[in-house]
Amino acid sequence: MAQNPAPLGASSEVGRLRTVMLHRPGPELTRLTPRNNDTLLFDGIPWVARAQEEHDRFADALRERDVEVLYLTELLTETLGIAEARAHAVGEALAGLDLGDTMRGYLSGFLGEASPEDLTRHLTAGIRNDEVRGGFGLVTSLLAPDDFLIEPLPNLLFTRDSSVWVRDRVAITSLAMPARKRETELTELIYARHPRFAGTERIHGSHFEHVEGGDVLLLAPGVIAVGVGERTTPAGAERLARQVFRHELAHTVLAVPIAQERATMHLDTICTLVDVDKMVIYPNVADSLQAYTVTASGAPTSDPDLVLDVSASAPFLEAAAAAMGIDRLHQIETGLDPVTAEREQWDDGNNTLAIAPRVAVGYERNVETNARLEDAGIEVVAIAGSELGSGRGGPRCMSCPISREDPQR
Ligand SMILES: NC(=[NH2+])NCCC[C@H](N)C(=O)O
Repeated sequence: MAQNPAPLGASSEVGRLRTVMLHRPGPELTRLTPRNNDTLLFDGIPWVARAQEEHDRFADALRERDVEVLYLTELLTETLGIAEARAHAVGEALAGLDLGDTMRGYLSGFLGEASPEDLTRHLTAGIRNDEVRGGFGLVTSLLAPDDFLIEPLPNLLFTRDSSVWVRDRVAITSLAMPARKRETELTELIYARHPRFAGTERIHGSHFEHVEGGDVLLLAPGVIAVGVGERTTPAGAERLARQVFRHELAHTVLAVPIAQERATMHLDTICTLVDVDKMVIYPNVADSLQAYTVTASGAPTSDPDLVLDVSASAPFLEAAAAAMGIDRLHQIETGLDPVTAEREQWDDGNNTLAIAPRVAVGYERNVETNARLEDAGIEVVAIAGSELGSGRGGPRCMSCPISREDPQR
């Protein structure tokens, strides 16, 4: 368990990182096949052992810089040691499934008796029809042997998306793609029951309009950008805005429309902050990105009818600088030409994780982007990601900052 007394919460993308939650890829990745990888949101079939190695180096790089690394599955296993938490987890996992009463009855007993470690594995790697030892009946006969009774969660790797801290509160997000829905049941359970998070107030929730953490950028203390596109819906952005205003977690939210495409599924695939006033950004869209600035004059108030003021849309970088109270948000571009930029954007060149102002983790393969970051005075902590990247996510997607110091101006 943690010895680091760092206070929970984050107010920016770049303040010194103290504690982060990662998920070391595990047996859930062995479930990917060429038949299911699209539905499970992977673009290839990762070599699991190599992905684990790459991930271990990522975690080492963070620890070497004094970042405390928490693993999602360790937190989950510890949480599942609590009787009510495990009953809740089993109930939730079975509730949403189309299994029929025979199999549901069997699985409820089987999961209910599993050790916390085994239960974690079943909840994350899923259970295939040919893996059960009971509950046989019409459903098991009609399903194919390799059909899943409980679906695996290969995208747990991207801990960024299933929860996001805004100051001292954690937002439980609501994931848009069916393959990821169940992830937030696990993060919600961890934050609700694990002693490390006792007393933490939660906002949003898996049952609300879709908001994914990859779309939420803490541009500066009090200023949040929310991408709206394939994942986060306009209504999700509005609900998040209301909550952060109500609880005084921010004074401005910038809603940023992004193309509803795989390559730009989240705002953090397009841009991430590497300093208090510097952003690495995909040049092919940088100039056309717009933002609606949202504020609320009467906040904080518990009034559900809190009136949001929404500006006309304006160029994103300008609107961001204005909200952040800086002259200019400098842009560092991915690649030298549009094609290189497109290639490196696809490989998550823009998806960096800042460990401190001007120190950021990036995939080593994005040679041009990293060179430009270095030219701009950013230290790039380069990690291998040939296998990790097959799920379309970089260092930022693979990390959920739980504690960051406030950034120094
Ligand atoms: N914050 C991010 N950009 N996360 C990337 C998530 C990638 C994941 N395979 C998905 O499609 O959902």
